[in-house]
Amino acid sequence: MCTALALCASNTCLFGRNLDLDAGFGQQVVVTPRKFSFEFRGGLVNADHEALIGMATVINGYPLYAEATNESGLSAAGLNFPGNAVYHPRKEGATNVAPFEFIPYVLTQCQNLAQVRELLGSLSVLDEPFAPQVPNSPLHWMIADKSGALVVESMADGLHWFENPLQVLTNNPPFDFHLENVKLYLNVSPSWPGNSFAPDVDLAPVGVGFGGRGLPGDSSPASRFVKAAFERSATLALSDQVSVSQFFRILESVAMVKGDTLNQAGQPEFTVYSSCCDTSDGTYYYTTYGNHQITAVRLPEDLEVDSLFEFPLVEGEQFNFVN
Ligand SMILES: C[C@H](CCC(=O)NCCS(=O)(=O)O)[C@H]1CC[C@H]2[C@@H]3[C@H](O)C[C@@H]4C[C@H](O)CC[C@]4(C)[C@H]3C[C@H](O)[C@]12C
Repeated sequence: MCTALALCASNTCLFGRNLDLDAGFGQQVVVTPRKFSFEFRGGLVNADHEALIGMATVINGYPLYAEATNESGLSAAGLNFPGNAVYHPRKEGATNVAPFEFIPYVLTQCQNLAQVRELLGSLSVLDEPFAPQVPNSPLHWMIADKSGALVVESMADGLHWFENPLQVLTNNPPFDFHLENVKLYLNVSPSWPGNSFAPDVDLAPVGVGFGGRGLPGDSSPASRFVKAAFERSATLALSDQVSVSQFFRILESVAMVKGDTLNQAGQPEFTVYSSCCDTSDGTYYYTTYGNHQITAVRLPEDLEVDSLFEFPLVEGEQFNFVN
């Protein structure tokens, strides 16, 4: 399971995610420079585009991104969508994009959500794997810039895309379910509650947090969606400034602790990494399950080159001994 989040305020714009899985997938921070040649399955070859930064595994010299951001601050993340994601045979007259190239295609063709909306009008997600031994993953995507966020779902009946005012995404069921489901939690509030229970009796809350009773705390996708959307909205209500630290705090509130969530195979799912890209300057911050220290990767100075920059993850805990 995963949770993606976009958070913009007056000072900056942040995009990132938790990646929850029972193992890593060979991920590292990867910068794709401007002259890297993408040979897309739809036929387009593009070796002159904006640079990308994000988390990817590199196979045969190709960056398979889980999420990334381009130099204009447009970002996209892929999240599991099993049982609902359906990819399609090549469609005449459509822009056919394979799922593994969805992120680089969108981020090299578009600079903002207005251009993404236009692109989605003709896009079809093509059922072609990266390689026979690297099958397609069932994904849906969140795409965001400073103006908002979209969700894209390729299903049996074609491509669906939605405006996403809550600017979070998790997993199943489809996105329209989550938009309805949050309506069940409109009573939840960050505030210290008054006594609407028996106003004629002298009753007061015994501590903080009672405005939030009913907010889910489990790891299911619907619960993480509600919790992350609430935390995001509460953050923005408190201040018109956002920070990388606060962003990681929100992600931590929906993170998985090893042992609390077993998958169908009986394996513990855990938050393999959490990421936060400052989309205003392309700095990519991350923590891993075993390393709470925030590691940061900046965009290299010379992006007018054609080979990938790969930054292996710093995985061990960094204790700051003070005596
Ligand atoms: C599994 C990851 C999503 C995390 C998640 O949602 N977990 C499952 C929870 S749940 O039970 O469905 O609720 C997804 C997100 C991005 C995916 C990767 C990216 O799409 C890039 C490539 C794409 C290739 O086709 C497959 C390997 C791969 C490297 C993918 C492996 C895996 O499917 C990733 C890492």
